Amino acid sequence: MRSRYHHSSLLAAALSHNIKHTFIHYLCLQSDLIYTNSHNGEKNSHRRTENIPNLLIVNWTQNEVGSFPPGKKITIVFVIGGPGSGKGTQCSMIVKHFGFTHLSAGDLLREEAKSDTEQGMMVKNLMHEGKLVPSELIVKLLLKAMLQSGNDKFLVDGFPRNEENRQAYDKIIGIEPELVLFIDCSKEEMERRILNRNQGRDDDNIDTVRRRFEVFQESTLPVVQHYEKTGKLRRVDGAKSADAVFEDVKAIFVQLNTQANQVSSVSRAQSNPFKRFLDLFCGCFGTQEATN
Ligand SMILES: Nc1ncnc2c1ncn2[C@@H]1O[C@H](COP(=O)(O)OP(=O)(O)O)[C@@H](O)[C@H]1O
Ligand SMILES: O=c1ccn([C@@H]2O[C@H](COP(=O)(O)OP(=O)(O)O)[C@@H](O)[C@H]2O)c(=O)[nH]1
Repeated sequence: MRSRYHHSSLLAAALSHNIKHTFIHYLCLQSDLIYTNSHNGEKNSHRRTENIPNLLIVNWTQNEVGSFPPGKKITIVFVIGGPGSGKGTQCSMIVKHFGFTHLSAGDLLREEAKSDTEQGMMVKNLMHEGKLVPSELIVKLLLKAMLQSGNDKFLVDGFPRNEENRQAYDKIIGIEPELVLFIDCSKEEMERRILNRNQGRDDDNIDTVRRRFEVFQESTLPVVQHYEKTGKLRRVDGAKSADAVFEDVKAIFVQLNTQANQVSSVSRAQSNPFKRFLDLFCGCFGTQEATN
């Protein structure tokens, strides 16, 4: 068991390292396990005691994860909804019609939970309790999966789950989502679906489901409200049949495609020197529309 002193010195070491090329984040703990990953690769986890501050330091070098090539257009859509609202079901249908790569935050974490490491154990415990994992961990997993896919269009399913997730995403990935699809469904219907889902999920039991509903209510709904304010939110009624929900979802993605095509034809035209010259020339004579 490490002392408070150990964590203070780790914090000091991490801060001095930050000046060069390391992300350092302080995360509020959501379980009894404290997890530290120091910059020299040492990994430790500790049971929380009164001696250990309620802080978690996760320390990653940029090289460990990588980044998108500068200037590459990346399209990101977040898909949010309560547990069992139909996020995964709709994402599979979107993938078939619109060529996105589907990244399920929950699936990435379930993979992580299988690994026989302290990090895997931490993820497994948190998911079993229906709690959220540290933000930087899930953002890092998402970025890694995005880079590995080679695609430039991503559906991020089940993320962000709270304000801290959203801020960590902004800090680490920083690509504004094109839109945020919110699948709205009643608690009773979601509960019914989860308890009939039969995917052998460790967290699909009534106690964990109730805890997940609380997390959704307390932490995820404020994120929904945030995107409503920014005009990015697209709400669909998730209580209908899966096909009927997809009709509404499809309309949203058709509109997104149309907007993207318009933007790319404008930028193609702007990068054409002859067209620019013609626009300028016609503009001088008040015949701007002639070239459109
Ligand atoms: N619109 C729907 N109507 C009825 N059942 C649905 C609908 N959408 C999904 N389901 C079923 O409900 C369960 C939960 O759906 P899922 O897509 O896994 O939800 P989430 O990814 O939001 O947890 C699955 O068994 C799925 O087949
Ligand atoms: O960004 C995320 C996404 C998921 N989870 C964890 O993964 C579990 C399952 O999430 P998933 O999206 O697979 O299922 P849902 O609860 O939406 O059915 C959640 O309860 C959390 O413990 C998390 O911590 N952060």
